[in-house]
This record gives sequence, C-alpha cells and structure tokens, in this order.
Amino acid sequence: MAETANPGAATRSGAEAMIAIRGLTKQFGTILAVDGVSFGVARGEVLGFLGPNGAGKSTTMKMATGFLAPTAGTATICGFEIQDKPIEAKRHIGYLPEGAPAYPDMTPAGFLDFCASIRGISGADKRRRITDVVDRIDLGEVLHQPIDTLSKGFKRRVGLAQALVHDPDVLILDEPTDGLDPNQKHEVRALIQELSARKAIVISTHILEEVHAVCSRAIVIARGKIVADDTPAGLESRSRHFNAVSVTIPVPMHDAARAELIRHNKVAAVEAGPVVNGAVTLLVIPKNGVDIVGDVGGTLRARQWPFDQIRVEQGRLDDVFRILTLPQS
Ligand SMILES: Nc1ncnc2c1ncn2[C@@H]1O[C@H](COP(=O)(O)OP(=O)(O)OP(=O)(O)O)[C@@H](O)[C@H]1O
Repeated sequence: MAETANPGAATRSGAEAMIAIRGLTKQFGTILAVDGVSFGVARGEVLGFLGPNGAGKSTTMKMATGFLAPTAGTATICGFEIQDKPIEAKRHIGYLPEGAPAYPDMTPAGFLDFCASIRGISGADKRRRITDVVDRIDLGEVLHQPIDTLSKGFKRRVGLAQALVHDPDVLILDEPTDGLDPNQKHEVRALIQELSARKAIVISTHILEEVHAVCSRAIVIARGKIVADDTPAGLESRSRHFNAVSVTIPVPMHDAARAELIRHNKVAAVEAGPVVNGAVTLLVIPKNGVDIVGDVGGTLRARQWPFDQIRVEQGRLDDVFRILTLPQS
C-alpha cells in the first residue's frame, strides 16, 4: 500500500506521495547537516532541490535512498519506510549518487549487467533493459572501455544508466547533468522530462536554468532547512526584477525620463545601463512586483519622449536564490 500525502510530506498537487520525507535530520558530530526536512513528491512531478554548497542536498538524498541512516525522521518510498523495509523501498528507487560510479575497473557493459542482476533481472529481460538504457543514454561507443578511463561526462551517463536499468517508479538524481557538455545536458534534461509522466523524480542542481528546463516544483534548502517550496514561476515572482520594465531612451532625455519615472508611486527604483549607440536602457523596478508597463509607456508618451524596446522582465531566479540562501546579517 502506498502512503497517502499528509501535511508532513505534502505534494504540490495534493496527489499521493510516492516519495514522502518527514522531518529528516542528520547530525555529523557538531554539524547539523539536515534539519527537519519534509516534502512529498507525486508521480508526474519533477522536484528541483536547490541550495548552495554544503546546504544538505546530498545528505538528504542519501537518507531518502537508505545510504545513510537519519538522526531523526523518516523517508517512505512507494509506501515502504526506508529504514524498516529497505529491500522493498530500494526496489522502487533509481539513485544517481554524486561523483563517479563505483567499480572503476568494470566496463559499462559489465557494470550494467551486474546492476541488473542484483536487481533480480535476468535472461532476455536483462538484455532488453540494458539495450534500452544504452540507447537512451547513448553509451554504445564506450560500452567496453573501463569506467576509470571514461571522461567525466561518460562516467555520469553510466551512473544514470544504472539508476534507470530496472525502470524504477522513483528517481533520485544528485546533480544529473554535472560534468556534461551542453548537448548532453540538453539530452539528459529531455530524458528526465520524458520519464517524468510515469515517475516521481527529485534532482539536485546548482544550475538555475535547469529548474526552468525540467522542474515542476523547486525546493530551496539552506543550512539544512527548507527556505522555499514553490513552482519555478512562483519563485521568480519573488525576485525584485519580477515585472520590471526595461526601456531604451535616447541619451538627451534619459536623465529627465529617469527622474520622472522614479517619482511614480508604483516605482521602487530606476537603474540606468551603459550608453549604447546614443541610447540608454533604463530598468524600472516596481514596488511589490506590480504591473507597471502601462504606467511606464504612458509617462514617456505624455512627455513625448521617444523610446523603444520596451520589455517586461519575468524575474530572476539567481536573485531569489541569493536572497533566500545568504545568511541574514
Ligand atoms: N560524512 C560526513 N561527515 C561529516 N560532515 C559531513 C559528512 N557529509 C556531509 N557533511 C557535511 O554536511 C553538510 C551538508 O553536506 P552536503 O554534501 O549534504 O551538502 P550539499 O548541499 O550536497 O553540497 P554540494 O552542493 O556542495 O554538493 C556540509 O557541511 C558537509 O561538510
């Protein structure tokens, strides 16, 4: 029986949680690496786990997959609590740990064969599954080369292949695109998206564009605690640049335009960029993210100041990430 979502492990949609994390905590000596983390992930969700170095992402993933015992809290995968029922829970998990795969002397072919066997897959089914992941992850050209001699990107891809070989319901991927070139990143993101309809997926990443590319939801963690849990668009709307208006104005009137715009009661700040081809781009930042594009255009037209390239910004995830994760002074 799968667990039902509850407030301790809420999914975004309210659907049943295939991954239910409740109060996970890890203390290493004096370091509180993870501090009461709770969330739930349903089938069809891709949860991006974001946070600065040392925030506790890998430690949370190791506890969720049963590779590290928590100091407190539980992780339940498809209804099986990982500490009480590790074999049943792990059957449903594909886990890509950080770094390179173990067994560096093996070839990818030998390693995938071994991983499938310990998952209880054999015979024609094993051959079919290995062929399928080798094709999907494009490992054919390195299949018989020792893992130790592979490039960082190929090592990462071998790790991904072993996470997928048993077609698990839950994928927990620690920085899946780390070390990949831009083409490979694109392919792995496309693969994650393709798999997402049938699985519950958690990926950790430092790459904010990855959150846009693949995640339906993002959790930001800092110093072991969740500091935000939102959609990518919801996070962006917390940026001071959300609904900011950029507009390009000829140099002779840009000072006057700036002074006029800053007096508007919906405007928090106006920032001027460098002079390019006799014009300056002003970035008009609204108070509380309100919509100001009509006000900016109206103000400039009323004074008959020429302008072009008026554009509304969506907000910047890197702003939000910094605000959420920097220690408060
Ligand atoms: N085995 C360990 N023994 C002692 N401290 C540890 C151990 N593993 C992790 N830590 C500490 O726990 C904290 C969280 O580490 P963790 O690796 O989970 O962070 P992370 O968010 O994954 O970081 P990164 O983005 O750099 O991979 C850090 O302070 C780290 O030094």
